[in-house]
Amino acid sequence: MSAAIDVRDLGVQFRRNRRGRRSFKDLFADASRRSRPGEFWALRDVSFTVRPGESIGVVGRNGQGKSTLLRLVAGVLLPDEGSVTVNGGVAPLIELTGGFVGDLTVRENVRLTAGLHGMPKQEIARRYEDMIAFAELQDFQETPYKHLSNGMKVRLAFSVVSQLNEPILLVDEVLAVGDKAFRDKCYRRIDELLAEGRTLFFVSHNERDLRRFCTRGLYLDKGALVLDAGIGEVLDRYNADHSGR
Ligand SMILES: Nc1ncnc2c1ncn2[C@@H]1O[C@H](COP(=O)(O)OP(=O)(O)OP(=O)(O)O)[C@@H](O)[C@H]1O
Repeated sequence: MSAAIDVRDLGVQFRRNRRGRRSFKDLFADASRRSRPGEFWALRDVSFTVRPGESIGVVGRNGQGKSTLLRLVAGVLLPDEGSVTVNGGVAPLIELTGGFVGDLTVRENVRLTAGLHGMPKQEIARRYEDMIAFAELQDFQETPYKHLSNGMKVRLAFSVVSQLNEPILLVDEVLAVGDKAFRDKCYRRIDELLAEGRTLFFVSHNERDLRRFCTRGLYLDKGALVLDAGIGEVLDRYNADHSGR
């Protein structure tokens, strides 16, 4: 069976002190001239393969490249070095506002997002009520997305993204925002998706969540993949490295 995700010698460079990533002129300069003061590798020499149905927890301190890795897998960021190959569509739950349009209503956003992920119109119509009910936004269907609270935005995003028929699900910290009752509902939904054989890529600082959902861990430190092993071993190593800090 081919890999769900194959990451080879991946490198991403950012500039610490500028807004944009890189000027137009830079794109045409050769690699040796591109490096400038303030540039750093947010990820470098990262390689791993994920099999379909695996659930991977990405572990690391703040700013070590976890979200950047998910953005690369989602295809919203391109690598400067190496490659990311993803077989099958990705349902990304990675940025609170990702994919949703502030001025459109909840109803319009559900249709737009599901449509962009290739869900046929009839299926969207059939599933719409369930998505709204799961998000508990029955009274907000005509509300512009930008007027939802942060918790409501997360509920909508989780509800829609977890209903997409994509084989790979990316989840980045969003569960931390919802209230407890909603989080429990999300956990049950993730269990269902895993039981269906979806591939999960999960970033969290919550050890219990990581142990609950993930079988394998990727430990990132300073943009390098320092350990790729069972989730228990990865968390033990992470805790040992950072205890007392
Ligand atoms: N678009 C960008 N431009 C410049 N620097 C960036 C950009 N995105 C991320 N970075 C930097 O890259 C590094 C890795 O960020 P990333 O968000 O991947 O970390 P993280 O491990 O997800 O952290 P956290 O646990 O705090 O969410 C950080 O130093 C961050 O400041």
